Amino acid sequence: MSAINIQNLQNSFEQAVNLGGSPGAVSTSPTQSFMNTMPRRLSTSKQQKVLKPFSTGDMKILLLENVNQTAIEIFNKQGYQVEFLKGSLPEEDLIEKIKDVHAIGIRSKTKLTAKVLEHAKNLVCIGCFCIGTNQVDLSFAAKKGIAVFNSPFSNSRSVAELVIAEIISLARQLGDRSIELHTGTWNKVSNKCWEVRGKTLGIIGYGHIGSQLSVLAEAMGLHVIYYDIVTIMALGTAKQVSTLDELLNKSDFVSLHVPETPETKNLLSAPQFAAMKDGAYVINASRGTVVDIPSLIAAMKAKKLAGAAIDVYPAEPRKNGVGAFNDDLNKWTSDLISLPNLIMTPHIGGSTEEAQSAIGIEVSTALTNYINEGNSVGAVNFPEVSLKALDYDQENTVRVLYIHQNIPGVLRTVNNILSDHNIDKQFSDSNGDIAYLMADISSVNQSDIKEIYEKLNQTDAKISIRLLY
Ligand SMILES: NC(=O)C1=CN([C@@H]2O[C@H](COP(=O)(O)OP(=O)(O)OC[C@H]3O[C@@H](n4cnc5c(N)ncnc54)[C@H](O)[C@@H]3O)[C@@H](O)[C@H]2O)C=CC1
Ligand SMILES: O=C(O)CCC(=O)C(=O)O
Repeated sequence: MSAINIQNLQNSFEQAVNLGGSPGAVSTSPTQSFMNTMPRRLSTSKQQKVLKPFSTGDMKILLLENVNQTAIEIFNKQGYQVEFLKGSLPEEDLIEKIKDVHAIGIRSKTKLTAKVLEHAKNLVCIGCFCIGTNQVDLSFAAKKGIAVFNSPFSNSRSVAELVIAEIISLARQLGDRSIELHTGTWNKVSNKCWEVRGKTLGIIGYGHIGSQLSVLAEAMGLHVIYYDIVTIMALGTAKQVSTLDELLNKSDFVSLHVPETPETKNLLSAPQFAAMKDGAYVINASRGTVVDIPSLIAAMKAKKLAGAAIDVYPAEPRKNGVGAFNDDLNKWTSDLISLPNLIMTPHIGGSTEEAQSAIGIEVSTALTNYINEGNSVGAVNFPEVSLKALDYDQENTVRVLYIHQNIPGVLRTVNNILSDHNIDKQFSDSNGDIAYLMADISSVNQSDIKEIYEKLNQTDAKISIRLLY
C-alpha cells in the first residue's frame, strides 16, 4: 500500500475519532433514514447500533453506466454523496474521478484495470451492478484491500427470456421480415422457417442462466443438451454431454452462457462452426470475446449457419448514441450488419425493469453493509466474513476491520494488540494471498481507538484498516 493511501486512511480515521476533523464529522448516532435501509436483521429485539467509519456525508459514491435509481435511493438515505453518470468514462476521466471516491458502482463497460485502480486511493469497495466481473482486475483490487461485489443472479431470468425470444425469432426469420416490412416489402414465405418443438438446443455453460433457459426451452418442446466444465445436475429431461464437439454435432440451436475467461476466448471459432449441423443457429448473450466474429461471418456467408443472435461484442460503445456502433469500434461491423437472419441487440440481455431494480437494491445493500458494518458476504474477490450487528447496549465497543496479507504469524501479532481489551468476537478468513479479520472489542475508549489504530497500522502484513464504532 502506498504512503498516500495510508495517509488517506489515516485522515479518514482521524476524522472518525475527531482528532483532526470537525466535531460534526463524527457520527455515532443513528439516523432514521439509515435504519430504513437496513433490511437485514431488523426483526431482532435489540436495536442495532449504527457503526460509522466517518461521517456518512463524507462518503463519496460514483455511479456510472446508468445504475438503477433504487441504488441511488439507498445510498441517498445513508447520507452518502452520490455522483451519477449515465455512461461509462474514458480511462483518463475515470482515473481522475476514482482518486477520491470511497465506492464505485459500474456495469459491464467500465474497465477497472490495475492502472485505474492504482489511483483509487480512498476506494473501499466496488459494486458491479451486473453478473459479470471480468471488467474488474479482481486480484489487483484484492491486493489493494478493495472488496468487489456483484449481483450473481438477479438478471439471469431476463437473459433466459431474451434467448427464448431469439430462438423463435431466428427459426421464423422474424428480424428480416420485420426490417423488410418497415421498408414496405411484403415477403410472405415459409421456406426455411421452422417450428422449434422437437429441435435440439445445446447450452454451453449450465449455470444460473443456462439452467433457467433449459427449463423454459423444454416447456416449448425443445430437447435440451448442455456442456459445462463441471458436472451439473440436469433439470427436467436435459442431458449433459461430455464434450463441446458432441454438443455442436447434435444441436440445432447453440446458446452460450459462460463467463469471460482465458479458456472461453474464441470458444466458438472456425473449427467449432465446422463441427455444427448444417443450418444451425448460434446465440451469444454471454461475452463478446467468446465468439470469434470473423469466423461467424464466414460461417454465415457459407450458409453453414442459418442465423445468429448476438447481444455482446468484443468492443462496445461507452454510451448510447446514433452511429456509436461502427467499423472503428470493431473492424468487421459493416460485414456483420449486412448478414441476413442476424439479430443484433445492444447488450440488453439483463436490461429489464425487474432485473435492474433488483440489482440496484442488491448491490447497493451489499456495499452499504460492507461500508457500514464490514460484512463482506457476497464479495467475489475477497474472504467472506461477517459479524452480527452490534446492539446499542454494547457501548465502548469497536469493530476492527483488518485486511492483511495471508502470511504466518499475523493473527498472533494482531491479537496481541487487541488483547489489551476484551475481544468479544472475531471472525477471520482468507482467500489466496488476502485475509480479512473482523473483531468486536469492548471496553475501549476514544484514546484507546487511536492507539489500536496506530499499532495495527505498524504491522507488516497490513493492507488496510478500518475501525467502526
Ligand atoms: N447479455 C447480458 O446482458 C448478460 C450476460 N451475462 C453473461 O453470462 C455469463 C453467465 O452467467 P451465469 O449463468 O449467471 O453464470 P454462472 O457462473 O452461473 O454459470 C456459468 C457456467 O459456465 C460454466 N463454464 C465456465 N467456463 C466454461 C467453459 N470453458 N466451458 C463450458 N462451461 C464453462 C461454469 O462452470 C458455469 O456452470 C456471465 O458471466 C456474463 O458474462 C450475464 C448477465 C447478463
Ligand atoms: O446490464 C449490464 O450492463 C450488463 C449485464 C451483464 O452482462 C452482466 O450482468 O454480466
